[in-house]
Amino acid sequence: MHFFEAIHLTKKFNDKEIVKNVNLHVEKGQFIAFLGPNGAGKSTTVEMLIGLLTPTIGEISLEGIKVNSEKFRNKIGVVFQDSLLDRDLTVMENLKTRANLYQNFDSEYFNQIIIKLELEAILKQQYGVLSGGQRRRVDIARALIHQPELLFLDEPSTGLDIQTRNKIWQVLNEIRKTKQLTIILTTHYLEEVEYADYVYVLDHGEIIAENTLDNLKKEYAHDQLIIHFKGSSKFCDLIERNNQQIGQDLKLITNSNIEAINILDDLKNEISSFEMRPGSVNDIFLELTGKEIR
Ligand SMILES: Nc1ncnc2c1ncn2[C@@H]1O[C@H](COP(=O)(O)OP(=O)(O)OP(=O)(O)O)[C@@H](O)[C@H]1O
Repeated sequence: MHFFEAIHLTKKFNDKEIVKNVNLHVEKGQFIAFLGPNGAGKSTTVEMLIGLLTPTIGEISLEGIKVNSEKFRNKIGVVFQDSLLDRDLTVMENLKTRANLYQNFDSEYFNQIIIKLELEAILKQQYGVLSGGQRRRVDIARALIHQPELLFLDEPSTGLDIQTRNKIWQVLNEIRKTKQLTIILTTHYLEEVEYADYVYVLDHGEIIAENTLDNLKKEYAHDQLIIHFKGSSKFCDLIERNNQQIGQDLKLITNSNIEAINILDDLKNEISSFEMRPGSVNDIFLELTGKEIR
């Protein structure tokens, strides 16, 4: 049995299939990322996984516990795209209200979370007057205070600065290590996927690729050597090989560093500068889901 699984998950709205036969297997402590363009069905999938939306077809279970039970809800934490907290209450009042819902609430752990997320200075402030980054840190504290085993993060970093994103990931990675917290993330920040153990790429409601990031990179992302030439005389034979010319720059897909070094050596008198760009999550995303805006 897997720690968390979803089998044949399908959702129809007005006879239109928005999520189609999604199968998900997650082991304890894993960090899973859901990647997909706008409208791919990520939020609809997550809403089913957390029990907010009933699937048209499909089964979801966490250590054998069915999705719509209190036991299930106690084991999960959720950070939604839009916060659920009360804008008129202070940060402390919001968190205490939440904590009171749980029997196994541990005040020592609660204090640790407040310190880790650096919330001490804003505990007495109204949630509604906080900055976006402060609010997000409170949302994450809210999702963690009952020590969930599985945390869902639905685009948690949208609109956050790099410092806040780093802080949030530092705290989450620490809890992953110490408590074996399992994370399921949907994100538009492709660099966040770099931390993931396993990635599902969703498009038009279907999983179109799934694998470890390394394997996805091997298949869909290639290293690029970008050469800026002094003139354009040497381009011709290289362009033959499925490469791309942009002004005085030439983008070459390379199979190995040795190949790149040999090309640079051959052309060294013609080159004014160059850059080696490793294959990235962006390349995987564009290769699989295309370049058109949805
Ligand atoms: N209640 C609903 N009724 C009808 N259609 C819906 C409903 N909820 C979502 N959809 C449609 O389902 C599709 C997938 O939406 P969803 O929000 O799951 O995508 P997403 O991948 O999370 O997108 P984004 O990254 O933009 O948040 C969209 O075309 C959306 O319009």
